Amino acid sequence: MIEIVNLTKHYGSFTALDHLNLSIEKGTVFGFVGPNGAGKSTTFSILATLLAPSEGTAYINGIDVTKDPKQVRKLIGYVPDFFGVYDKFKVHEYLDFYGASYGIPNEERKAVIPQLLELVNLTDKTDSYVDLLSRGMKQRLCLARALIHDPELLILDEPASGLDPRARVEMRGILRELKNMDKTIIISSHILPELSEICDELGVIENGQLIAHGNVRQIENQLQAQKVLQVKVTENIEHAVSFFEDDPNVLEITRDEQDDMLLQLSYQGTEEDQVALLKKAVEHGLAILTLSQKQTNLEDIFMEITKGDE
Ligand SMILES: Nc1ncnc2c1ncn2[C@@H]1O[C@H](COP(=O)(O)OP(=O)(O)OP(=O)(O)O)[C@@H](O)[C@H]1O
Repeated sequence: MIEIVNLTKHYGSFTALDHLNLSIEKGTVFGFVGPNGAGKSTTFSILATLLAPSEGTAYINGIDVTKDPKQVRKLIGYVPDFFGVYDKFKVHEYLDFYGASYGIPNEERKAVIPQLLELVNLTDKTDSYVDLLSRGMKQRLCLARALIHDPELLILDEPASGLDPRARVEMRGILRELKNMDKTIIISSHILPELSEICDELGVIENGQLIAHGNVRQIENQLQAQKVLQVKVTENIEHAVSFFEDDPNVLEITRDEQDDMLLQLSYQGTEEDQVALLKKAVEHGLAILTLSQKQTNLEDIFMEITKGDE
């Protein structure tokens, strides 16, 4: 559905996007996460055909965004991070205006607008003036606007920013419904855990480069240079300590303060190394009750990896 190839954007001498490559399959909910200034909005503006890249390009359903922007616009619905609404319109007039500018016939607009308002939970606001809506309602109205021509791909630049927790939960619910409608969605945020809940795949961008890509577990593995393994034995903890000390992937061993049969290992090996380690430990006669990877806080990893930027 989306193929980003060597996408580069210079603003004067500053490089905002640096040879970005990324493929996103149809039907995926893809989360783009990165700190301020990482290049998320620049990428989205190029995909939305509103900004020309300096080098490279992107294809949406095989159509080059730089060569055939009109065709691309039929396929996409774009909600920018800063959006304007025409204040003097009522909600249904606002959607009608956008529907007409997409060339949707009057009768069709009359049918589709109530459906969209229902989807974004704004049915009871149909006759309200747009400028009287709350920020969360305006966000949802912009989403409805972006859906008016039934696009296959939705590009949502920080749709949850500035929303209170309840509005965020509502927004997540709407995104789930859109996913069930088979839309491909790319969505950006500064907040990794928020995206990880709704996204099938994530890309982490920093300084215009993709530094990690995959599902949540893969991102954890890519961002985390070392993980913490917890090993619980039923006897002879000293034997376990000396065994793990000999493994080159074990960087540090800490004994748990409350449980004298529990060890924490700072570990830099791969999953395959981990399997081999467990097998070897059993062969060495260690009485291992459990060996598990300690749950890490995604937000902490993200903050650690991107801390140079703030
Ligand atoms: N028109 C412009 N002229 C010069 N520099 C720009 C322009 N637009 C963006 N930039 C710079 O390019 C970099 C990437 O900006 P971009 O808006 O793509 O980042 P972002 O990841 O969306 O950030 P945020 O999370 O703050 O929205 C930033 O350093 C920004 O200052």
